Amino acid sequence: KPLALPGAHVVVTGGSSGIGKCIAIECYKQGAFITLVARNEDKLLQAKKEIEKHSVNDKQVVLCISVDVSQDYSQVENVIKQAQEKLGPVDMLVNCAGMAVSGKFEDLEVSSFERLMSVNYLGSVYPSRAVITTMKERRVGRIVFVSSQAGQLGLFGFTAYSSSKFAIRGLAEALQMEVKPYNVYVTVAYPPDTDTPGFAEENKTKPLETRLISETTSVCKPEQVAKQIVKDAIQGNFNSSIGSDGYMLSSLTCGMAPVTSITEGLQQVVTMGLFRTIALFYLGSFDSIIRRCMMQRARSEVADKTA
Ligand SMILES: NC(=O)C1=CN([C@@H]2O[C@H](COP(=O)(O)OP(=O)(O)OC[C@H]3O[C@@H](n4cnc5c(N)ncnc54)[C@H](OP(=O)(O)O)[C@@H]3O)[C@@H](O)[C@H]2O)C=CC1
Ligand SMILES: CCCCCCCCCCCCCCCC(=O)[C@@H](N)CO
Repeated sequence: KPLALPGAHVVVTGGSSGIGKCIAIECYKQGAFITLVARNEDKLLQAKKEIEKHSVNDKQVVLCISVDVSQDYSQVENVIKQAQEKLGPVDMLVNCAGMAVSGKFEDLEVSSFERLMSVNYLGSVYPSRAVITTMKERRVGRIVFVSSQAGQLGLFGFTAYSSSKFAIRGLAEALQMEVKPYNVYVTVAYPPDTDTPGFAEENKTKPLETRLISETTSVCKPEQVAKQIVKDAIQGNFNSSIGSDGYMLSSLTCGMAPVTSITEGLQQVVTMGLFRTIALFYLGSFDSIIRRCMMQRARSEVADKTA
């Protein structure tokens, strides 16, 4: 039942940086052939070199493909075809290309909502759409979506980001119901803040409230997140989360998500009330963070005026 990675073809979008690169390394270490998909060719080549250091046999290949996953379906379909011609049918697709923009609703450009929806959501639809038919025919396959803890709860500053990550969940649930009879398994990962170039970039413009609320969970290493995602994907687990708060969030927000094991279902049933109780305290603390920040701003405005 678990997918055998040795000799398998794994496509990782966003594989040239951060979590995606670590996922590629993790799969390569387990004997997979890798296709990296991202836009910037220099970053792709750099990542390829780094990944190749971890080879476990001399047949392994890392293929780089430069394309924007969010622009044009036929382009994405073409590059997937190219990759399949070189390395065989895709056994596992990891949709990790993505980005974050934060800011208060009224401060965000309308174009940011469009951009995040196309990169984070459509950028996961296109590659998945391009591989699914072959996976169903072969009765083999894994599709991984990288959402976020911010795809499990809406957060101050993340009106554009959270919604694009929630969208992935709906896609994944519906798709899993369709493809399960064909032995194709879908995984949705919900990482917390993770120490990556993308995270550093996002922190440059993050509102104070968003930062303080996010600090509820600690910053993870991308290697650790990648290990967990690969493990869950191989197993065919629908849910992939990290740490005790990740576990609580996934359990609490399980809704109508598919269960992978009886144990998982039982744990959800038993812990639901307790985790909701804990969540109420968290929500209270988030409200007070936001109130404190608001009062602080008001005070410094008064100080500015009197100065
Ligand atoms: N880091 C974090 O704190 C968290 C991250 N996540 C999610 O994990 C994923 C990876 O994040 P992270 O590792 O931090 O990101 P990075 O910014 O470090 O890497 C992003 C990768 O995606 C590629 N990419 C971005 N846009 C496109 C596009 N339009 N088409 C093709 N490739 C693209 C980038 O390459 P290039 O720019 O060359 O195209 C790069 O390889 C994202 O979906 C993010 O939302 C989730 C939770 C927490
Ligand atoms: C039982 C209830 C437990 C409650 C725990 C609540 C924890 C909330 C913290 C949310 C952190 C959001 C991180 C987003 C990461 C991300 O995606 C960005 N870095 C963008 O890249």
